[in-house]
Amino acid sequence: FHNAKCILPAPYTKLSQYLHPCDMCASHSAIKLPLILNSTNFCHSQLCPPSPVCPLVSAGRVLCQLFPCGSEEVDEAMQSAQTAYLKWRKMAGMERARVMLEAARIIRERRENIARLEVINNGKSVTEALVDIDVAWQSIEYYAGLARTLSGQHVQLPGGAFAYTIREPLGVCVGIGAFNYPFQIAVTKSAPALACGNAMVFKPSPMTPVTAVILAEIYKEAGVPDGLFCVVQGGAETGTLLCHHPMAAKVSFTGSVPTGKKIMEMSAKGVKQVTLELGGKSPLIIFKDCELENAVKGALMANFLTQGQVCCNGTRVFVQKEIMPQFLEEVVKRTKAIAVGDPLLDGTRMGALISKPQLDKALQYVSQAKAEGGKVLCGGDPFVPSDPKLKGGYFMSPCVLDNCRDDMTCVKEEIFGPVMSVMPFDTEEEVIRRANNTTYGLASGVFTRDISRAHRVAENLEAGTCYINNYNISPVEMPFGGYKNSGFGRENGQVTIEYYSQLKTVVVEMGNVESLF
Ligand SMILES: NC(=O)c1ccc[n+]([C@@H]2O[C@H](COP(=O)([O-])OP(=O)(O)OC[C@H]3O[C@@H](n4cnc5c(N)ncnc54)[C@H](O)[C@@H]3O)[C@@H](O)[C@H]2O)c1
Repeated sequence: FHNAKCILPAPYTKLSQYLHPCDMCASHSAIKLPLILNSTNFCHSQLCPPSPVCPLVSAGRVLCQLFPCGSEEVDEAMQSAQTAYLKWRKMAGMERARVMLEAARIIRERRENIARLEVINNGKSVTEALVDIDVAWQSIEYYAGLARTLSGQHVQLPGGAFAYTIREPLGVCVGIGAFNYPFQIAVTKSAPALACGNAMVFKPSPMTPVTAVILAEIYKEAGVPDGLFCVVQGGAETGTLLCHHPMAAKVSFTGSVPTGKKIMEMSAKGVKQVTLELGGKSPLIIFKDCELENAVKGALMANFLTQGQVCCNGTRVFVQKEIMPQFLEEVVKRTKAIAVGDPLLDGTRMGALISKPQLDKALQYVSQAKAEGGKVLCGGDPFVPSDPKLKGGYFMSPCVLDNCRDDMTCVKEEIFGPVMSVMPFDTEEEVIRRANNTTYGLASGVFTRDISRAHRVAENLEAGTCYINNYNISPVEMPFGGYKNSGFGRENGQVTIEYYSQLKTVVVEMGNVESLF
């Protein structure tokens, strides 16, 4: 098993082939994946099927050792995707839509199972994982709808001549994903890619290798040509091989800013198109005229989903001075009440962070904040659930930091853990200047009852998204992406079609050629 080779492109192998009795948990069988592949560091190739009592979940154990895809496997995946692409691109949008709708239907039908696997894969609560899976099938449905409507333009020219445009696919697109929304990111990239007639080779994060494979199986079951959506496993080296591969027409990347810069550099060498969905340190501005209860709920949504590991989180919370005491009292009360623990239980609202290094990093930010003058109002410690089976897990109690200043490390840098930094402000002009004083520009939010102020603030914030009187809602119809170092290109919404297609102009002469020579 440990030496097994990765053969993910067609002919595709089913996960269920790898069901074996679980060594660690007597009560179920485990899935052993010979196809997932990172050498020693991370996780999960031996997974128990969904069960609320499985001791493997979030317990911080190395479940198995995995092997990264090398150049041979990457090339095999790219070739296989290219072959599939040549078939898929010839199908009419209506035909592609039919297959995609079937994939969406299968996901909807198996939402609970996929959500539970996502919990094991990632550590987030099952309540959140269910939302992720729902967003995923909605995304495929949405782009299936757009696949049916793809069309060009007709342009009249002098003398009866005319031109028309054809929206064509790019070819084989590479998708590289982050660990925080493993299934959803795989879908967010592949749904518009496939709708436009492309193929995709996708590399999930080595921390969360499993559910992208489930997606590949579902696409196959729905009827896409063999190899149209291939999954290769591995870390930076495998990602590098993908970005440099001559057959890659585009790279769509979700991850951190430092990696994003490398992806852009590698893609530039091959003049490949790039979409970069990168990190953030987004501001959430709460004015004194807000509906306070909604603002508090918004601040929690802006900070604690997926254990705080969300790119667009509003982690710099600016609160107008006059309401600071009430805001803090309420936000701390609710933060303390967040149920942390076994992510497979329905009542849990916060599961485990992705890894020990990620947990240590978040805790370190809290220590540094204290050293720099911040005050911990609650949380910020490792959390040990009462269930002995979960003892080794990477749990952390959600943290609210008061007394923060703009120059503190916890306010300037992306923590990617459950840490909210709160800062007071006086005026609108001041808070906009401070909110924009960052190299990031992914999202932002404002709570106020003043309608003019809300739109004025939205206009002046330098961010790809601004939420008014809510935070972190991401319907698939809504374009999403960054300003400044948070990246470029968009995902979701109609506009994404433009990032997965190219326009051909065909010019038709109806008369004689008027030659200058
Ligand atoms: N803007 C968005 O939509 C969005 C969404 C989710 C996460 N994120 C960001 O992602 C980051 C957290 O995710 P992460 O820790 O997985 O990010 P990361 O940059 O460490 O890794 C992301 C992916 O890139 C791969 N990779 C790493 N080095 C590479 C290289 N040299 N060449 C090619 N691929 C390489 C990784 O294996 C992984 O699949 C945060 O900064 C977060 O804000 C952004």
